[in-house]
Amino acid sequence: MTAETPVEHLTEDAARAELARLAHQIAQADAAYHLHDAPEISDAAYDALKRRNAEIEARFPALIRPDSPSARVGAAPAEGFAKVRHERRMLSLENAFEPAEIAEFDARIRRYLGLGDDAPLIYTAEPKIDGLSLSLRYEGGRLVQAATRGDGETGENVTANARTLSDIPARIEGAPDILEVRGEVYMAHADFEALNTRQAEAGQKTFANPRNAAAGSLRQLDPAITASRPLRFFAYGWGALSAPLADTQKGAIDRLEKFGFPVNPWTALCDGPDALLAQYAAIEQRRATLGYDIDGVVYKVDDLALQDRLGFRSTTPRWAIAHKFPAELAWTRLERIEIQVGRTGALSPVARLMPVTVGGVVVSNATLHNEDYIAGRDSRGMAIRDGKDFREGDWVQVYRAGDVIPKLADVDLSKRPPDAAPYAFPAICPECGSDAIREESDSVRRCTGGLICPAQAVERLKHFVSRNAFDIEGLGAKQVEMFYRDEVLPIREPADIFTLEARDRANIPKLKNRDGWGEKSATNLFAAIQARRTIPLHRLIFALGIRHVGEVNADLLARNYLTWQAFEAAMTNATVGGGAEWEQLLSIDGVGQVLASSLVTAFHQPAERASIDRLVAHLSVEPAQPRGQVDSPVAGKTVVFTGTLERMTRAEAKARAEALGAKVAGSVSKKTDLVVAGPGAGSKAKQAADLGIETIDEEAWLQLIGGA
Ligand SMILES: NC(=O)c1ccc[n+]([C@@H]2O[C@H](COP(=O)([O-])OP(=O)(O)OC[C@H]3O[C@@H](n4cnc5c(N)ncnc54)[C@H](O)[C@@H]3O)[C@@H](O)[C@H]2O)c1
Ligand SMILES: [Zn+2]
Repeated sequence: MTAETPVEHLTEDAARAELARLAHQIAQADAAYHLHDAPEISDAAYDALKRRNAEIEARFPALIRPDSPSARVGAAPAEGFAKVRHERRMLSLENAFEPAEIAEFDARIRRYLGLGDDAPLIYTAEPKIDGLSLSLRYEGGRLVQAATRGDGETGENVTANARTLSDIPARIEGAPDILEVRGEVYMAHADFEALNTRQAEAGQKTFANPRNAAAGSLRQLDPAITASRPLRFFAYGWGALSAPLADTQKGAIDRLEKFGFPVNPWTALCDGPDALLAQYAAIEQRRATLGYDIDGVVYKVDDLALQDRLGFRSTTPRWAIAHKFPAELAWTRLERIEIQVGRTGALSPVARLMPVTVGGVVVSNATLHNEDYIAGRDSRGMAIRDGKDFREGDWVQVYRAGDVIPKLADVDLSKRPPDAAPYAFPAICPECGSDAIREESDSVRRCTGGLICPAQAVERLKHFVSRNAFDIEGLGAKQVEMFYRDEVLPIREPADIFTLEARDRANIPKLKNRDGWGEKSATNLFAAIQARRTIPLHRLIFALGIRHVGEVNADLLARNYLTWQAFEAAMTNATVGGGAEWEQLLSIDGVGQVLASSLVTAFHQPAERASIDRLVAHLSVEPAQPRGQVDSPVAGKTVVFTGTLERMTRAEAKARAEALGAKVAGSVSKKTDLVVAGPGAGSKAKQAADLGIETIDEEAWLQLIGGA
């Protein structure tokens, strides 16, 4: 995939081709989202595709396709449901993100209606519920039909399903003879969590967020399934009706409430853009405590006569707009700070949050990095966030972009509970009670328990079996946790993995007779372990999990010492700070004091050393290829990665390129030989093009290095 060309640089041919591609991609995303209730891309990525499509269409109106995504709503009804033709179309809403767009919305309406700047113009502002829309047709006060939006013209008949919702009255009194009530079906947070727990226990699929759960639950061919799902409903509008409900939007909603429909309590009347923005801020602050997902605030012209005059565009009303929340930010409560102990003993603080949906994913944890970060300082003691600290009970802003681990971006001091105390970072390990010490040069506090610390031991085992280490099929993080706690057949250190089969022979019950295991999976596991008794040197060094020894350093060490015997002898004979072995270690290009002393210390720590010796006794270690003799098409080349990589992380890509003898640079220059660009590659790909540097995509890269 190549980088996006700025719209003003597109040729007509390129624009036509890109519009075709976007129409296809958007239709695919729409089907996944609306038809299968299982989105394949994030909402932000989807919105970016739509925006790009709109920009190109604006510059090349002649190229607008008959199947243009901007002229469509949702997706056609799914197979299996009877179809319902809507008497009045069910539309989408125009989106806005910036305050300036709201001022423009107001100005546009005034121009359209010929209203002066000072003429009064009232709007309603109400939460935009993140569920799916439903149209309920009442005739003579009886519910006769319920339909989803579908493609706006034709929806799915879900009458029997809708009847199972207790929020939806089967009969209403005092309503016009014909009335289509429209609103949103949604699932509350608590119900969503309970449903996902039940689904997981029953081995059924779980849902990514409450919206998907609501849509997937309403759109069932078997109404009994819908009945078993805790769905709710808010009414916010209407379709066909035989007599008007009121003169105003608010008046009409009040009548729907009188008929017995739940309506959203946070609906307000606002007299212009400033009041709308104030209401937006107020609703955004409440977002996490509402108990259900909202993804913005909807503004509507209150006067229904004016709504009629304003009318509709192809897919949206002119009299309403959805002011969306930024896709990646949300406010919520920091309930607790917990400490996790990692492989190297690092105490990592984690924020436990009141769950909030950010970018389509329910977030309940965020990283807090270290104690300085919690206290509002960086590693040099300089204030960050204006020196504001995080405390349990605080109201915090969560940030999540792409697949990045959620972070806390800010804290609202005006909402700090009066009894909230500064967080006291523990000085002892919560897992094993050993002292947790912070060295001067380090921002991290570490448990000194080493292998006696269960948390460190488990994390080291997980690392040992991980993909770039021993990579033992059937022995993943979950199994490691289980075996670690097992009384009969425990794995407490790597050597235990290689005695597992022999010990199992002596045990009752046998592994194959245990919960979660069978004859086949047990046999396969033993075979997978057997296969790993022969292991390349660099993998073994990496697998030991010594601090600062990542894949790249493990490879470096392997290529220098070549055999386990040589490596082990050098580490054993070296002393930190001096001597021939120490000097030799430091003379390796890429090995510094920190790495060297970490290695030597590990080999001189008696418990560690004994554990390594016990392990190696079971292995046959393959020697490495000498350094500098890397035979690969990218050896000696300077490579730059840019954009999103889909098959590997950036760190992985870098490590693999380096292992193949390439140099990986962060920016494009004349010295660059090759640019690997994924989706979203920006200026770097353009620079490469300007400099005439070869640019390839991830797939081509994998082929080049023989890893596709
Ligand atoms: N991730 C994906 O692949 C993917 C694919 C398609 C759509 N989407 C998401 O869906 C959005 C587009 O869907 P859309 O066309 O339904 O637009 P929308 O959901 O952004 O807005 C229109 C809908 O808002 C709902 N709504 C909720 N509260 C309302 C209220 N108080 N008043 C009026 N309407 C209210 C109605 O159901 C209405 O149909 C995208 O922005 C994206 O976030 C994602
Ligand atoms: Zn510990």
